[in-house]
Amino acid sequence: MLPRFFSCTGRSMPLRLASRKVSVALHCCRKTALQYQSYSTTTGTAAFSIPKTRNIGIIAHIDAGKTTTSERMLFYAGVTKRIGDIDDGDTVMDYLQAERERGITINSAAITFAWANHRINLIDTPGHVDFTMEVERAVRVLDGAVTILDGVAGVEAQTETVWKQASRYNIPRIAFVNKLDRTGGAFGRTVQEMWKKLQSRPLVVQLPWYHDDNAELPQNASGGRLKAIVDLVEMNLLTWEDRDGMQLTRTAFTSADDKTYYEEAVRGRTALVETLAELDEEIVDVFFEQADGDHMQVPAQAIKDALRRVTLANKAVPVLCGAAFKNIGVQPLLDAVIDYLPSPLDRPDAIATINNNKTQLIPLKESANLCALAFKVTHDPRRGPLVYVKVYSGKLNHRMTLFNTTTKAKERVNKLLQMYAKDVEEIPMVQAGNIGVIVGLKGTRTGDTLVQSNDTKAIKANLQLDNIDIPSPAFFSAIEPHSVSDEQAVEDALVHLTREDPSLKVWTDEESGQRLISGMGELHLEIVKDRLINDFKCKTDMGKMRISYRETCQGSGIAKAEYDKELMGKRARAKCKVELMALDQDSADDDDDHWTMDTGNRLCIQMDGSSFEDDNDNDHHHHTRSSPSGGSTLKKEDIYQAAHTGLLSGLARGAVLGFPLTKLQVKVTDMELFGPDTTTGAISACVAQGVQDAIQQASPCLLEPMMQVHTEVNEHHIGTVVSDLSGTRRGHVLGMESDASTDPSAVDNGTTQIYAPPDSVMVQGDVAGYVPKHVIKAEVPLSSMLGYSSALRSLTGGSGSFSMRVIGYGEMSKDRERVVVNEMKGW
Ligand SMILES: Nc1nc2c(ncn2[C@@H]2O[C@H](COP(=O)(O)OP(=O)(O)OP(=O)(O)O)[C@@H](O)[C@H]2O)c(=O)[nH]1
Repeated sequence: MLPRFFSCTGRSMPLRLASRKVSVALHCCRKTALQYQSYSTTTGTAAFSIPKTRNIGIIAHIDAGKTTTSERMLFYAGVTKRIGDIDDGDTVMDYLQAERERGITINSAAITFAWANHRINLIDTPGHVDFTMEVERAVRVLDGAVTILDGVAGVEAQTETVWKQASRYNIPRIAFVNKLDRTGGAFGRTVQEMWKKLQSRPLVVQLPWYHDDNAELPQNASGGRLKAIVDLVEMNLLTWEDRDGMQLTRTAFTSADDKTYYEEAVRGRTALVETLAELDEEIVDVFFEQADGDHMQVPAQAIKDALRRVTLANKAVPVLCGAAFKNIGVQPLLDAVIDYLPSPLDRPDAIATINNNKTQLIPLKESANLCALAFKVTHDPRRGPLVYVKVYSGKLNHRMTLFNTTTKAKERVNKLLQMYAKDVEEIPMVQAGNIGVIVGLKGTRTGDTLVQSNDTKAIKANLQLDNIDIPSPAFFSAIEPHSVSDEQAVEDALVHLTREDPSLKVWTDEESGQRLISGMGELHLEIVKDRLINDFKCKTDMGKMRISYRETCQGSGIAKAEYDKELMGKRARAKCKVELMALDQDSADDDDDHWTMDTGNRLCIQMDGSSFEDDNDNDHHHHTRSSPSGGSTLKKEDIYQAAHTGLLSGLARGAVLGFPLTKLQVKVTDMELFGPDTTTGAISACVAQGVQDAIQQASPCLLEPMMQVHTEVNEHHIGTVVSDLSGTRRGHVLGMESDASTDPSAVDNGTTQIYAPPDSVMVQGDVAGYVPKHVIKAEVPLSSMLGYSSALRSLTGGSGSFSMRVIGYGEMSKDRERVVVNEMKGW
């Protein structure tokens, strides 16, 4: 195979070296132990300065090996005394009972440890689609991320989702191709997929070294055995001889070790220097001035510096490899976290909103006022709620009084903690850029902003760090305490759970009086049930998991509503007219009325023939009396607000099954008020009644949540999976994307070439069993996606994977609607 050198057509090529003779003089045949590494530390990480801090997360597809890798990290860092095993259910990171039972990560656990004289705050994140919000919450406080890829499965559907999340927050990343000990493990192919599917620029900094002279080592696809790792930066061979992988030995890698591999390593280093030179000016100077134009002579430190610069600038992603389960590759991964991922000082300032619409930057300064984000709340049976915070500016002291600008409440810090999985250390202070845990906050929830209680400027301006948009929950279920005496305990537990996880919503159904809880997916609610019973020891059941439908109207309706009631001896009166129609392109009239979008509906409140907004600019400041006919003692903005509340409450319960209404255009007109008899309550009730009456006339119907589904399958399974999606599951298949090629040398998009080592060289023979993958893209009703994971497993013999997200609500046939109504009403 010819060496593949790198050109970049379309821009000047910084290094024209394809024809140069590659010098191998730097690393000659001498084989010496260059470095023997084993860092050990326990506590005391608070002493590290901010430039020596790394707030990192591990993001990946479910089962890629996040937990296995983090467990090894903790072991090598000296935090744990033995390696936890997911398969035995005794890991440190997955500490909730539900997590241990299922062998998956549910809550991201933040944990601090020291490595190479640095503090690493590691946040483990879940890979299951139901916990996308959990990943999102973790990702926004990260400064950098390690993406773990399964070297057998490659880049999977959910990897793309979490990758996009990290891209949205511009998080610099390094990648670790794991499970290379397994049959079918293919490093080169995975690197290609990173480029093709994730649109990233992978920079290979290590190669897996397969060798078959040691029967003790695990066997891979074609009989090769993962023996060691070749470090292309240092041109070293990394080996782990002992059972638990504690002892890493680095020796100079030479052609005497293995000629073919050595040649590939030279190609890899050449490609690395070439690509860096394309992305970074400084390395070009080093190349010519210090290395005499020889790729192999470029000092390792210069390559590391350039790798750090391009990673921080999000121009490329260093790619490492190994097999965490076999204790191969984890220490170099930790070194790469320190070398290539940013400290908080390398990150752009955090963004906050002030006065509800202006943007303000929060520079990372210890001398500034405190500004912190509560990114996670957990319930500790002994200590009470633990609030994980990232401090963006200032210093958080123990015993400080805080102000929560989201809940508008004062909060007092009792203690500050640094978490080491289950162990904790009490600390006096958390400085800007660092992560800590507050004990003692009464009402702070995940996503809230905290400032000092004496920072009147921030409090007045309502300073809020950007929060996360929570998509509407897709599933709900009834909570059924065993007896009346169990109700309070269940309520208390629900308060804790919703504080921890804002994507859970609890409410009471007006008609049945039942307590209901909604969440993002089936597993999400199953975990809630588990936690109610096991963690909170509640005596409760949960009803059948149901889908959160929506309602809308197909026609239009006009209703005149009059509210006239006596409440506690006082008359309450109001009149109005409500016009309602389906919201489609035609109904979006362009008159002068002031329309606003709320809950997926277009709303307008017309007051005295002109829109409120038109008058409002003048009235807001002068508090003049209202203009709707009849007059009132109320301020105009209060009347508007009351009518708006009425609109929302009228649209909260549909006529078919009581689900919220969406995709409607609703206008309130002809408001009639009756002096002191008209209260805000009367206005709200009157408008809500008008909306409900209008809905009855407008052919109400159900809408169902629609999912965008990406299913990844091998060629042999395309037919079965497509017919399942479009037939049984009532989906609409939109198209299909295929792996462009399995040939590494073909990775070229016309302007950029990517180095991906040929897997044939890596494993000394063909990579057995690789079948190109195809992504089927479809839109499918959520109700048809229930149990899809196991169905797909049996359709594809376990090789298929999928990701899905809600894209909106779609109409359903009358027959289908009848089935759903009957099912919901228990007929
Ligand atoms: N052969 C092999 N198996 C591995 C390796 N890494 C992880 N595994 C296995 O893969 C499975 C999943 O590993 P986890 O570490 O739980 O994966 P995860 O990404 O944390 O999964 P979630 O927490 O559910 O998202 C377990 O059975 C591990 O033992 C590896 O390097 N080689």
